[in-house]
Amino acid sequence: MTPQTSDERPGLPQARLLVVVAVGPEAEAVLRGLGGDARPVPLPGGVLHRAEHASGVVVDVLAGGVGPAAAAAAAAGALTLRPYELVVSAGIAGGFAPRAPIGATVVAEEIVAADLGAETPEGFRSVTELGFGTVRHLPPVAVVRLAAEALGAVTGPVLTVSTVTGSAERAAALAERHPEVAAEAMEGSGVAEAAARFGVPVAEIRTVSNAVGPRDRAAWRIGEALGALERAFAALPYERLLKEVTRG
Ligand SMILES: O=C(O)c1cccc(C(=O)CC[C@H]2O[C@@H](n3cnc4c(=O)[nH]cnc43)[C@H](O)[C@@H]2O)c1
Repeated sequence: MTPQTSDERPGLPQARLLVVVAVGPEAEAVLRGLGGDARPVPLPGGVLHRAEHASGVVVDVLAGGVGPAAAAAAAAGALTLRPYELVVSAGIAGGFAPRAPIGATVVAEEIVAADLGAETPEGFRSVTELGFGTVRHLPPVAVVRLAAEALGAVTGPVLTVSTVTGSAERAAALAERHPEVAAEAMEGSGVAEAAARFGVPVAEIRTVSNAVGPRDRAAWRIGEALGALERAFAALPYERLLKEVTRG
């Protein structure tokens, strides 16, 4: 039985979604999309913001820090304290051209730890190819389809990297290794690892602030990507998404 916490209405078990972003401005954009009304809930080592969507779904938004390790630690902390039906890694990202231009929304079909492995004389080998660890996490197909349709999003693998790509050569190498790749960001696989340990399905939703390739800070469009993030979290079909993951 799902444990009930004191802030749930008695007799009405509420579906819960955990959204893990990296930084405050991303959390604010998600919360604006949810209607702007949220209350802080202290966690050991941080605070999350709890909003209730019009559908009754409770959405907890947590700014867990930049990178897969920070994201995994933050997500695991929240998952230890409360039950969730779905965990979403969200935020801004780099988009691979031409699939995901600046301003596009991307829903991950796969969440891939793209630099978790070893360089060998034959090239990069992932830890999975080396015989240990997981580099690919698969969000539920129905969640990807529902979210992508509602958001008019691009779908494809979203890579998690610990170092932001800054050259055409590295972008080309990633695209060659992951031919359908849509975007790269820095937290998805950390959130997915934590979710997997708690047996909770995971998804990743990103909005594109910059093109993956040669470093060009002047070309970042963070405001545009945060606007798209807000619109995405206003448009998600929360109730249907959570019905999909609790079905059966
Ligand atoms: O200094 C740079 O050249 C640079 C280029 C792009 C992004 C950064 C960041 O520090 C942002 C990291 C933050 O945002 C997500 N993000 C956004 N764009 C990308 C990207 O192209 N590659 C990887 N991560 C990106 C990421 O999830 C972090 O939370 C710096």
